[in-house]
Amino acid sequence: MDGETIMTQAKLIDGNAFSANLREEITARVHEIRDFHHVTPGLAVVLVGEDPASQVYVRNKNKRAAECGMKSFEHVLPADTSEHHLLNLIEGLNDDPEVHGILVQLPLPKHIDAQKVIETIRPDKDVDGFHPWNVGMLASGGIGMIPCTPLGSLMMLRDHLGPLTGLKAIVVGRSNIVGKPMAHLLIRESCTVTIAHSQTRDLPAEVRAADIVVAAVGRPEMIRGDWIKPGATVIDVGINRIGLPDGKSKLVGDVKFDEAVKVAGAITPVPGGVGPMTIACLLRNTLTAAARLHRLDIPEANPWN
Ligand SMILES: NC(=O)C1=CN([C@@H]2O[C@H](COP(=O)(O)OP(=O)(O)OC[C@H]3O[C@@H](n4cnc5c(N)ncnc54)[C@H](OP(=O)(O)O)[C@@H]3O)[C@@H](O)[C@H]2O)C=CC1
Ligand SMILES: Nc1nc(=O)c2c([nH]1)NC[C@@H]1CN(c3ccc(C(=O)N[C@@H](CCC(=O)O)C(=O)O)cc3)C=[N+]21
Repeated sequence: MDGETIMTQAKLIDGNAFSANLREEITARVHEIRDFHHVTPGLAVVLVGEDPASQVYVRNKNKRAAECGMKSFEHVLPADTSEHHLLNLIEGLNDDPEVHGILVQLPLPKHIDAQKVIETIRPDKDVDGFHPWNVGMLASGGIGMIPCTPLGSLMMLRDHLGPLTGLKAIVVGRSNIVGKPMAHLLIRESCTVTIAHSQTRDLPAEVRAADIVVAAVGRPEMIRGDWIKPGATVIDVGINRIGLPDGKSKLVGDVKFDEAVKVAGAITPVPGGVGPMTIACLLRNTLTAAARLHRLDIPEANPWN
C-alpha cells in the first residue's frame, strides 16, 4: 500500500451464528416450560399455492421449530382455495389449544383478501405481528407481537452498536411487513428516523446522512457503496434471486455488497444475515405467545435491552 489509500473492510454481522445462539436459548426455554408447566409451544404455518420458494421457507420454519422442541403444523392448500375455506381453517387454529402461533405465508393468491385473513387471526396467536391490534400496540408503545424481520434486524443492530439513542437511521421501504414496523422500532430506540420509498427525492443524499441504513426495497443491489456514510451500519433485508449468465441463480440483497463492504462499519450479508434471524424471531414469538396464553412467567429470550 502507498500509505494514501486506506482500505477498510466492514465487520460482517453473522445472522447464521446469531440465530443459532438465539435458537439455542429458545430451545432451553421450550424444554423448561415442557418439563415444569407441561406446555409445548406449537406453530401452525399455512401456505396457499405451490410457489416453490415459499415451500422452501415453510419447510425451513417447520424444521427449525422441531429442532427447538416445538410442535409444528403445516397446512399446504391448493392455489384455488377459497377465501371462505382459508378463514374457516384459521378459525379452527384460533380455537386449537395445541396451536400458540399462526403464520399465513404472504403473498396470498389475488382472489383472497389478505387483510381480511390477517384480521381473522387471533391477535395473541399472531406471531407475524401483522394484525391491526399488534400494529397499534407497536405504534402506541404497548406490549404486542413484534414482526419477525424488524425484530431480528433490531437485535443485530443492538448487538453491534449497543444503545441506538440519538443515531440517525434511514429505512428504505415502507411496507407493512418490514419498513413501517422497523421505523417504529427505531423510534422506540430513540433514533432519528427517516422513512424513504419510491417517491423519495434524492435517495442517495438521504442515505448518506444516516448512521444506520435498513434496506427493504426488493430491488437487487440498488443501494450503492458511495451512498453509504463511512462507518455506518447496514442491515440488508432484501432477498432477491437473480439469474446468472451460466443459467444458474444466486441470492442478492438490496445493497451492492462488494461496494458497501468497503465503506460501512458493519454490514449483514445475503444470504446469512437477516433471513435466518427472521426465522429465529418467529420461534421466539411462538414461545412468547405460548407463555402469554398459559400465563407463564418466563423471561423473554434475548430481551436486548
Ligand atoms: N430477510 C427476510 O426475512 C425478509 C426479506 N424480505 C425482502 O425484503 C424486501 C422488501 O420486502 P417488502 O417490504 O415486503 O417489499 P414491498 O414490495 O412490499 O415494499 C418495497 C418498498 O420499497 C419501496 N421502493 C420500491 N422501489 C423503490 C425505489 N426505487 N426507491 C426507493 N424505494 C423504493 C416501495 O415504495 P412505495 O411504497 O412507494 O411503492 C415500498 O415501500 C424484498 O427483497 C423481500 O424479499 C421481506 C420479508 C422478510
Ligand atoms: N407471513 C409471512 N411472514 C414472513 O415472515 C414472510 C412471509 N410471510 N413471506 C415471505 C417473506 C420472506 N421471508 C424470509 C424468511 C427467511 C429467509 C431465510 O431464511 N433466508 C436465508 C436463506 C435463503 C435461501 O437460501 O433461499 C438467508 O437469507 O440466509 C428469507 C426470507 C419471510 N417472509
